[in-house]
Amino acid sequence: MEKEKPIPTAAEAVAGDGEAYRIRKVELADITKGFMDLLNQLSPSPPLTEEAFRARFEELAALGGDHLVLVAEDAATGRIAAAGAVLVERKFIRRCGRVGHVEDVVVDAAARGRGLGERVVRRLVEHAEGRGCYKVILNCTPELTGFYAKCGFVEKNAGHYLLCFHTKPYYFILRKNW
Ligand SMILES: CC(=O)SCCNC(=O)CCNC(=O)[C@H](O)C(C)(C)COP(=O)(O)OP(=O)(O)OC[C@H]1O[C@@H](n2cnc3c(N)ncnc32)[C@H](O)[C@@H]1OP(=O)(O)O
Repeated sequence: MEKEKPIPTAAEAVAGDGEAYRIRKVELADITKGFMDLLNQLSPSPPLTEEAFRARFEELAALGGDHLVLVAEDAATGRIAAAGAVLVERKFIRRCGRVGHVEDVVVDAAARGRGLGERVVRRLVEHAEGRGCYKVILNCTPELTGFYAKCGFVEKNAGHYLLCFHTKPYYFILRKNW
């Protein structure tokens, strides 16, 4: 099993590595740094009260490393420029194997095309690998297959069934080289 690489908190990330973006765990204060505005670019949703944000934050924090939300903070502005999440599913099959599910990847429109999305996804995958996952899966729309291919994923065409409450069709991508 891979060894889990620690994800820095905001305090640790600020230690200054000269990078334009600091990738770290989401923190409560991120509600004031444009985190929800960023997620709104992924899926329009009504604004959250601080109380609702805190309640969800605490719920997720209780899951520890099995539910990681990463953000990339712009070192110059302090705003959240990208985010992504990975959930670790614990199975009975595959000798009680674990599977990582990548979700809610988004880069601020003004920061796209600079490799930030790929950095976030690779960090999420690394986390899943570090927690012993034998594969990582995700769903995305057809136009994103090129992006996820750059992140090391390959498309899996067959055997995908989805009951979705949205009308948009989704493709299924599986990283199968593990
Ligand atoms: C599981 C999910 O969450 S699916 C939802 C994904 N999120 C969204 O659709 C929200 C809106 N879109 C975005 O936030 C961004 O465009 C993202 C996250 C898809 C990509 O983020 P970016 O930071 O712009 O991508 P990044 O610059 O890291 O691109 C890495 C590579 O993928 C390529 N790439 C990026 N987007 C695409 C695309 N749509 N199609 C093909 N290739 C792409 C880039 O050209 C780059 O290739 P290169 O290394 O040869 O230059």
